[in-house]
Amino acid sequence: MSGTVTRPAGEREAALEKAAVLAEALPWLERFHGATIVLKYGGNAMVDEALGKAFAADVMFLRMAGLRPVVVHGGGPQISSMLERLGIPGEFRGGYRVTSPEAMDVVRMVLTGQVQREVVGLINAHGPYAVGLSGEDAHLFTAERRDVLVDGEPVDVGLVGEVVDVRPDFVKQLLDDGLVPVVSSVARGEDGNVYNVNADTAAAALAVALGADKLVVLTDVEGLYADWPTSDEVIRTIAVGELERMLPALSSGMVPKMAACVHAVRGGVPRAHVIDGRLPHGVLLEIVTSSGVGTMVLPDDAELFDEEPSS
Ligand SMILES: Nc1ncnc2c1ncn2[C@@H]1O[C@H](COP(=O)(O)OP(=O)(O)O)[C@@H](O)[C@H]1O
Ligand SMILES: CC(=O)N[C@@H](CCC(=O)OP(=O)(O)O)C(=O)O
Repeated sequence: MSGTVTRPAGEREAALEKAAVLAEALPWLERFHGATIVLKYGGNAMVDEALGKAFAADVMFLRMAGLRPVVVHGGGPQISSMLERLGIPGEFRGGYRVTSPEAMDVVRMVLTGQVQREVVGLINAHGPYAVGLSGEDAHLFTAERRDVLVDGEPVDVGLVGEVVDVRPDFVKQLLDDGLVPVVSSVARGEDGNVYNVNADTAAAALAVALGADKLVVLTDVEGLYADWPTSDEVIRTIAVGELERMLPALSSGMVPKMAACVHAVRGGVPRAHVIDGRLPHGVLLEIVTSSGVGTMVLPDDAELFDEEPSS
């Protein structure tokens, strides 16, 4: 009996398109084989179940393709809703949560006990890979209390810390063992306090300490808007010096996000990206295709295409 079947033309075209996408990924996978990629998974990108699963699948794709993904997660909306349920007042100043000792207990509980467990669970649906860590573990992050600049004026935002020391050795060991670290942005202080660190800030500090090849920050907008909120024109690429000049004019959540990109690139990470976490498989699109998404921050002296694979 003959086994030949003629596929309808449309189906054949769709199959060829899929093959072309896979073939396009190859030079990028070769280019980034063994590369450490720090992914900041934001609380706003986490609220949709299907998107969460797509993110976890992307992380596993990178891991299976020989890259070394590290996830640093946020959880701002989840913290806000728990504070509200508990009747604890809270506000943001300059993009950072004003954190009282009472609120800090909730931040720690929600980030390490709830959100981190969810992210670990999503990845581990694919197998025994993800390991959850708090920034407090083995002195991963040490933070110091810092005021936040609002309209150029320092404002006390309570137990909000800036990372002053990172000990990434055990994160490297986990990566060497083929595991996927999932890190919560809580830090210890030398003064005995526990600090709330913005997750973008924590991701950048870890990317620098690991000598990462990329920092990819997922958020709930397409990227950095040139003139937010009046226009939705996205800045596709920006040199770090120009971004630094823009920082004082940025508002709300974009302040820590773009400051994190500046910190990462100034600290030697060759590329930092802010991408739309609402886009399913945005991480794959950014890393293994030529059609990067969102905003890319690069060193002042970098050529736009010097990251392109040669083949
Ligand atoms: N120039 C800008 N470009 C894009 N978004 C901006 C800009 N300025 C402020 N924003 C705001 O920053 C938000 C992202 O920050 P945030 O809510 O902290 O995100 P996440 O939870 O992903 O960390 C956007 O939803 C948008 O409302
Ligand atoms: C100091 C500070 O603002 N910390 C953040 C930590 C979580 C976070 O950054 O979450 P997203 O990435 O989802 O915004 C907060 O308390 O909301």
